[in-house]
Amino acid sequence: MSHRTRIKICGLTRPEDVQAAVAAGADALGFVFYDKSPRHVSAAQAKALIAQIPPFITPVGLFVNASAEAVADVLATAPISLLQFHGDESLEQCCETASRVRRPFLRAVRVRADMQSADLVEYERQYRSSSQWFAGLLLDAFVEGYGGGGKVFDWSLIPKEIAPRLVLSGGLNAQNATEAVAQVRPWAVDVSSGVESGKGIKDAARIAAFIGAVRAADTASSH
Ligand SMILES: O=C(O)c1ccccc1NCC(=O)[C@H](O)[C@H](O)COP(=O)(O)O
Repeated sequence: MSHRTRIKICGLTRPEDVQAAVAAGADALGFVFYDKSPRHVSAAQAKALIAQIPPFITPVGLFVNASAEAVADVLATAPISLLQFHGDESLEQCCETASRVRRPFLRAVRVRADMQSADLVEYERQYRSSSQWFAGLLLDAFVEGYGGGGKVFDWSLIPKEIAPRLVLSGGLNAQNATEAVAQVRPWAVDVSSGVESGKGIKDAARIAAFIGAVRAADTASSH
């Protein structure tokens, strides 16, 4: 049975970019509620952008070290379906916030050079056993500014046993996506910089090319 790698396009700030991502076949769209990011949107801006999203495409809210109250405030305005914690949040903070707002969450892991495969297996086990709201790990490169850095990390670190449940992120683009999917076989991939013409400005052709590259890997693996 062939696997369709899910695709998240992150850091959307403009209506035309939401439309381009939806038209190209994205499965999830990420909205950054971290005010130091050049891709930051307010809850009201996200609400207007999300209003354009048809059913069965997941709006993801991205937070960095936000309090549970701040997350609840955003969700009181913007209809976010899935949380993504991308800062230094503890396991307890992630679980408490997700439980309070009653939303599933992705735990972003910024992969450091000294990290071992076994660390990722244990990390996933801890989160999965701690909360019914845990939806999975998103593996990203360790960059200044927490994320959106356009940097890849060493994919060979990713344990095969958890790859089918992971979101692979960090420096992906149309040129490396086919290789990334073929090597890692993740549940999903996530991209921000690699489909932009400028910070927060998505490029429709790059989005389509990225999704085409992921689909090429899916097709190759089904033969
Ligand atoms: O996108 C940002 O600006 C950002 C800022 C702070 C924390 C996380 C951020 N993005 C999170 C994402 O999920 C990005 O898609 C992920 O870091 C990959 O980014 P890129 O390497 O640019 O594809």
